[in-house]
Amino acid sequence: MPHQPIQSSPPSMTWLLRYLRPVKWRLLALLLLLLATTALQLLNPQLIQRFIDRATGGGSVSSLLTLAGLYLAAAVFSQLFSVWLSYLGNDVAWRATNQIRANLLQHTLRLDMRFQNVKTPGEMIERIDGDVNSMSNFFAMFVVKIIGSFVLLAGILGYMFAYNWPIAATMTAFTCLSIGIMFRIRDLGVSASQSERQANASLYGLIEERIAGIEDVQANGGVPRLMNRYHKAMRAVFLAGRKAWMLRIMPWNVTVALFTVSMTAVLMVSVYNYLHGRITLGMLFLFFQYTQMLNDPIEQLGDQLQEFQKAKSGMRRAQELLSLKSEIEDGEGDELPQGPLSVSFEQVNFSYNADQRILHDICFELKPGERLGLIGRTGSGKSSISRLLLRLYNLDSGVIRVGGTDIRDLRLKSLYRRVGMVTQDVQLIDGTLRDNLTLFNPRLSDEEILETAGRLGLRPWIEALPQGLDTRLSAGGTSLSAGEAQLFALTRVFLTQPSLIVLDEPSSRLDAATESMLQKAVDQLMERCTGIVIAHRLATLDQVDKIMMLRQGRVIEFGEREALAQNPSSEYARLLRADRQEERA
Ligand SMILES: Nc1ncnc2c1ncn2[C@@H]1O[C@H](COP(=O)(O)OP(=O)(O)OP(=O)(O)O)[C@@H](O)[C@H]1O
Repeated sequence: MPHQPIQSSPPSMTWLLRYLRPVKWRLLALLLLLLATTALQLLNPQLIQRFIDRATGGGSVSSLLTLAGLYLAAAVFSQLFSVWLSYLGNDVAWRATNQIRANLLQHTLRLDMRFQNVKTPGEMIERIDGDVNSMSNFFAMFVVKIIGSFVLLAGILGYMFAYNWPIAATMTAFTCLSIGIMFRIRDLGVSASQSERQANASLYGLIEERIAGIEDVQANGGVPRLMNRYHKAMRAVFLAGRKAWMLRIMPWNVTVALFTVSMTAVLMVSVYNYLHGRITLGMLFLFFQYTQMLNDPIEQLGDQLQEFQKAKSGMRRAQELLSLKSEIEDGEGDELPQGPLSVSFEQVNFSYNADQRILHDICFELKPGERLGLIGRTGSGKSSISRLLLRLYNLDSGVIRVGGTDIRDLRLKSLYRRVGMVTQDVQLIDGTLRDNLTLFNPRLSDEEILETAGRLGLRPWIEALPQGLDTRLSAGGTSLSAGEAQLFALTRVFLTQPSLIVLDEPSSRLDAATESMLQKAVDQLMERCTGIVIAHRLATLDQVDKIMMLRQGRVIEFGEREALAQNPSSEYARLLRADRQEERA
């Protein structure tokens, strides 16, 4: 089972540290800044304490003014440091998590088609970006808030112990109890948060899927049913979100209750001490202020625990995704003969799902430069053959050789460099026409692009666009007609100069002019390579050397086109006769 996560253990910290290593100097700067900010936070109440004591004890105005000035300066610096801290925290978080995002995307792009077939793009967006965002939010404030909170707590309690141990002991008991309880129940919301993220991912998957198929949905009056499914998915998000939120909020509620009790206790002890002349009014203020300040770091720890739970479920899902292994293992061979490549299928059996075999014992051979026309009814397995040739799936059994080498022994990169495929669905990428044609290959010059487009008859179309190759195309392919899209796809493949090409012809009818232009383009393309044409119209097979006919995943006829056409008992000749009759009718 290739798609079961290899591990479902808790996210390992070493995994995380790997991403933090490149930002270690920034982290150090963050820590130093944090210490300075905390020192200022601790200093401020002490300045006020001295101010109160001097004011009540008849101190000079100039000394009071000096204290007020110091207080102001400390407050200003404290604010400046906070802004800087926040900036650095976010900077560190984005740097660290961007790498995770990139790794997730790269890994996902390498996973095999069996994985891709069951995942909607919307779900993958949520997994690659949404989950990592939860980590980023956590990272951004983790160092600042968690470490900062601990430093502040230590500073406050240390100072208190130096002055009044009964109050310090009360505060320490409260702090330890709060933190202890929080840590005990911190994982309460992790699996609920994970379900919440999954519900979100499904919702995005649903929205994406429906938007992608909007034409069909509208034309078939499917909007109300779609909205019904959407409401159901939203309900699942709401229920999962509410549960996760309630569980995540628990640690915070506990600390609020504990804080109220401890605040009362500290105030009572402090006022008692003041009334008995053991501490000054300034000290009373200081204790009160420090107790209040104690709440902030503890509350922040609680908040961060919530973020931590979200981040942990994000980390778990990210690690799960990264631990999936593609069923397609890369080979090691790089060597393929120059020029057109031979192809051979030797007893190839294949199924998408274990319970249904799609291709049975497929055997055929093409010499370098030969062209094969692949025909058969819809669902007979024609496209599956092309997918196997490009190693989008593994075979159940048998061998496929390209240029005499078993494709399993070849590096995927080497295979894709030499084998091109034009599918019926042309995918456009959000970018310029040039980017779309070259797929961001900077080595291809505009001359080359235009020359190739010219040979395929696409040049007039490009030149009619006001911005030519710089025209921006929108992703999805809605800005091209079916014929243009095919010419476009051919140009794209032509530019890679393949040695073997698989062409899945558009099944929809194109107008006669576009069709003859396409035909010329295909003939040109095939001149310098071996070709397999998956044909939906016999007319497009006039130039092929061989014909292979499939029925329910089996080869029922394979041979020279001329010979098959002249053999009246062949299936191909029968189809040709039927085609001519249809045309005459
Ligand atoms: N990703 C998939 N998962 C499961 N079954 C699939 C998948 N793709 C295709 N099939 C099934 O495999 C069989 C062969 O499909 P294939 O796309 O190869 O047929 P085809 O001859 O190319 O059809 P068409 O002419 O309509 O393009 C069909 O029964 C189809 O339902």
